[in-house]
Amino acid sequence: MGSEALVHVLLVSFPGQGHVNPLLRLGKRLASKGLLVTFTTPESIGKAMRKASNIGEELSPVGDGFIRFEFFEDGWDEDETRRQDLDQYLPQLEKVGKVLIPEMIRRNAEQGRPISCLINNPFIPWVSDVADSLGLPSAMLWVQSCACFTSYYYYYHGLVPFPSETAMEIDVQLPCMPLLKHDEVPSFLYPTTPYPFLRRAIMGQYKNLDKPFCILMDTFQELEHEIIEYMSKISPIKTVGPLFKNPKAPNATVKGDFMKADDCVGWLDSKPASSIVYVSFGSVVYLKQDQWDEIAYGLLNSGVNFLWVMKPPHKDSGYEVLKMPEGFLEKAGDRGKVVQWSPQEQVLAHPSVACFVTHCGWNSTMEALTSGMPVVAFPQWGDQVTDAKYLVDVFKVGVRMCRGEAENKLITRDVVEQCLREATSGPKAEEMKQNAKKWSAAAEAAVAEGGSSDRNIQAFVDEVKRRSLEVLAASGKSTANGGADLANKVAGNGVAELGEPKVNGELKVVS
Ligand SMILES: O=c1ccn([C@@H]2O[C@H](COP(=O)(O)OP(=O)(O)O)[C@@H](O)[C@H]2O)c(=O)[nH]1
Ligand SMILES: O=C(/C=C/c1ccccc1)O[C@@H]1O[C@H](CO)[C@@H](O)[C@H](O)[C@H]1O
Repeated sequence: MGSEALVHVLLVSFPGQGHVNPLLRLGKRLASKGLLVTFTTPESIGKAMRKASNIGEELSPVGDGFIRFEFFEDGWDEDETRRQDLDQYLPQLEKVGKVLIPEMIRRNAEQGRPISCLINNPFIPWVSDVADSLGLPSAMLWVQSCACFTSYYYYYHGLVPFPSETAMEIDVQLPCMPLLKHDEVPSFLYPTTPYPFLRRAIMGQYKNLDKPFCILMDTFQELEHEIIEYMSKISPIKTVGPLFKNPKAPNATVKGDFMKADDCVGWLDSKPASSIVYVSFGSVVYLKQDQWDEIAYGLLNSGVNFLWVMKPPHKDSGYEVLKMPEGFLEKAGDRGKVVQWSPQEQVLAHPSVACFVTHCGWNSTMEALTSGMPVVAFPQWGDQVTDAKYLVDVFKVGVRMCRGEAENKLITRDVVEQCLREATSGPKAEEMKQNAKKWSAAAEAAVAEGGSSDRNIQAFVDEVKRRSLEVLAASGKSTANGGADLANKVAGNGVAELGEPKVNGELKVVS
């Protein structure tokens, strides 16, 4: 039995796997440094997380602190199909979240766990408005590279010309960055993007950029040294990555997968060292059937072993279910394994895996670099096209297989085969492996005790603790009833009425 008063932070996540993973990893890092962390996202995803990742009601101890989950309803029926349309879903989340997050904050205060800070990821910039309205400090976790952060920053402030309807193919030069060709700029900024609602969401975050007192970034100083130094003079950036690597709390302890991973480690174990190509396009990208077929034949013709993630589309996505070409699985035999979802962390760390064919989402990019894994870059949209540029030309750990969805070009089986051969054997493969190993060592050092990211996390935790005292002092209350005071403030916002405080600021933990 133990009893402690811990500073409490609330993490609010956009309901996407590529957003939940880094925010939850941040949560574990903060908990390991002695904070109480509550993680929230809509219940529709909470349901999937509970089922796939054994998330329960209880507090999970992580290092010196704890993490817990509390989900919120998004106001739509369970089977509502509009969740798949972000143009409609993002405004719905904002409308509901602006009411339910303050209620959650009030409830926690009433229960003796006053919240001292809110942290969100991009796409839900209204979280900093909620924090502001309650007089609470907030921070934002940027879940992409600093290079992408800079691109959006320069676009938002109109500091340099970007591709536009009248000049579609202009290249973009930003300070401390390589020249980005027109199709290497984050593609949500193209005038022709099919995802204008995501550009709007990200621009909403930039409009609110003066609200968070800190912008945490899932990257590390040694990886994007110059641009981080440059942008740190403009924005309150703190690099805390790779969040994927947590020396104090291995990822297996608390996970946020939406789907249970298929068992494939035994199969990986059965194969020779560096003989397998791992293929995954993340949680959102969905390829067309003809492209899928070309990749399948490229894998077959290259003679490599392969583990391929074939995630089924969401039933309301409108995507047709992809099929493997006729006879493909028989021809591949035990050379290949197809799964619906993989334990990617374990796969990338496995000695049998030689390279990763990836869509270059930022999480996959950081996970590959941190695991010392060379890549074949198959970007589609958003930050992926910029990440591919960096993986190939700057970090020098990758072979480029395509330039992105906007190119609208079928990548043939011959190109696939050629890229796989280049990435798995010969001098280029060896050079990429050596470079990847260097990044992996640098990543380990950044998160190790006293490393650049570890120091930044510690400084952030210290600042949250300092500000939590300020929040309580500003309310004129002692820590003992500060929670109830915050609850009254939420009620004062017109969200809910509150009776007499029943609790003190002490958190009781059963261990
Ligand atoms: O089979 C899979 C595919 C992906 N992931 C994880 O899902 C996240 C995907 O994020 P990313 O930014 O790479 O791409 P997104 O899915 O957001 O496009 C990463 O943390 C991966 O490790 C996984 O665990 N198993
Ligand atoms: O999660 C998303 C985007 C989801 C989406 C896009 C279009 C229509 C519906 C849903 O983006 C991923 O986020 C990662 C972190 O920002 C990023 O690195 C990946 O490239 C994105 O795929």
